[in-house]
Amino acid sequence: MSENRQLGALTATCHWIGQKGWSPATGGNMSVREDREHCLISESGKDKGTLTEQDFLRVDLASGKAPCGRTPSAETGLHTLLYRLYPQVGAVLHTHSVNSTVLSRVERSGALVLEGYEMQKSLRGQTTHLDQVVIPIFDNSQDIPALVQKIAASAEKTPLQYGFLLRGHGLTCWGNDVAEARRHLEGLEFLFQCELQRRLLEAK
Ligand SMILES: CSC[C@@H](O)[C@@H](O)C(=O)COP(=O)(O)O
Ligand SMILES: [Zn+2]
Repeated sequence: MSENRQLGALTATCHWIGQKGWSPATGGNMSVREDREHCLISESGKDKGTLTEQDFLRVDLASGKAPCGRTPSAETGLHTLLYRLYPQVGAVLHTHSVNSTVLSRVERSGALVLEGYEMQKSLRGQTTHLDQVVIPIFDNSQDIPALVQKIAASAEKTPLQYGFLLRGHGLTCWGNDVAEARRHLEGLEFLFQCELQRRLLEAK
């Protein structure tokens, strides 16, 4: 495997995600950009909380294939789409927290709108709780190429920012490097928990 300065940070982030309980069983997948044409992504079917640097496979962004012959994440297509669409994206984290799984089902529309929270400022470029942060929700599918097409079509109309939810599945978020992707993940998870609790309490 070629050297990638971000890979150590990504592996540590995977362990942190595991400790948070956001990648139960073999759920979740994580990647880091290597260059304009390649990323390093977690091997399919592993426990993401105990990954080592050897568990990341070099994948071609155009084909989604790993030349080494091992099997990259089943959701590689979602990562490669983000790296292809946005040259500034340096790391992508996909997690299966309880809050993202439940909230993406409770919210029946095509987006979760976050508003009124100071922690919105954990997201790049956000400066006030008064703005709206819109996180798109796409219906889950086992057909990843079809899902990729759907997300790409939506991104053409409205560029993606920070992350998106897959309904009943989880969150995919990103940043310009591993540290920013991790901050976005932590910020969004905090906001999801607040939003779920607010909805529960206000429903009474
Ligand atoms: C618990 S299986 C979940 C998978 O289907 C998938 O959603 C997932 O996040 C992990 O798939 P993987 O192929 O290991 O990257
Ligand atoms: Zn998943």
